Amino acid sequence: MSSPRRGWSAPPRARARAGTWWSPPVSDPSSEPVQSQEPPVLEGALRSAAEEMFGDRLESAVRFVDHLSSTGIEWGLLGPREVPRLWERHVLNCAVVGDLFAEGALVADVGSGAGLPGLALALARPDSQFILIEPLERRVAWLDMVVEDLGLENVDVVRARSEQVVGNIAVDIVTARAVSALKSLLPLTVPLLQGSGELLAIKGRSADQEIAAAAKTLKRFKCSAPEIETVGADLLDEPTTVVRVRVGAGR
Ligand SMILES: C[S@@+](CC[C@H](N)C(=O)[O-])C[C@H]1O[C@@H](n2cnc3c(N)ncnc32)[C@H](O)[C@@H]1O
Repeated sequence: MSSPRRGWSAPPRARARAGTWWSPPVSDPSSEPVQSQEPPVLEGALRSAAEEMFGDRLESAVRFVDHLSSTGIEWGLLGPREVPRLWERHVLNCAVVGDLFAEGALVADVGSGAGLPGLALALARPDSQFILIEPLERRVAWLDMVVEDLGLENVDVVRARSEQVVGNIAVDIVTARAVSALKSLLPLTVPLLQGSGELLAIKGRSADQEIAAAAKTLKRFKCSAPEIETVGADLLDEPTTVVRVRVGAGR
């Protein structure tokens, strides 16, 4: 895996517009006060998995989960019902995808939302560089706040739809979770590879059907036959399913 490509420079970080650290941007009319929740307790097998995943960044990962269960809920980025399963179904489930790319990768996470998988990966893989691409103002403000609070040096947040940054960003890996079905995800992600690299799309049980439905689009974008990878089986009760699509030299 190459290090960040020659000539690439980090895009300017989208700036948080929130006036404070504890309230959503006041301009957002849809903001409703929702109670934050106690973060889930990290113990037993999950704690061991988190220690293995995050090493000496475990404290920062705990702080990320604290944010998800407090400001993440208050700002409406995720539902309160997700809180009890934040570690297993969200943070660890995303972090294990870091097993699929080599050291020093430049990674774009399209549609990061509450930093999933982008921030979980940035914590698990400090050797690599991450660009989180997210169009919605409130989500970008929250991501900027969390990146700053965690002191993450390997993350840039860009407020844009991925289509708007094609030509400005060239990465080795694109990740995405819950953005759209593979057929419509390919046009949003493959152009960011600029001819060479891999899309790692976190998928559920629909992976096979999505691949079948995307056959023509895969051809149009000159992609390899997708592979379905399972990661985290040694750490998690429910491992993560990833659809891996290669283009260019990696095909
Ligand atoms: C359902 S959320 C998933 C968020 C996060 N990836 C997760 O798994 O929790 C989908 C996200 O994709 C973003 N999104 C939708 N279309 C996009 C596009 N064309 N480019 C970048 N992000 C997009 C939305 O703003 C939203 O934050």
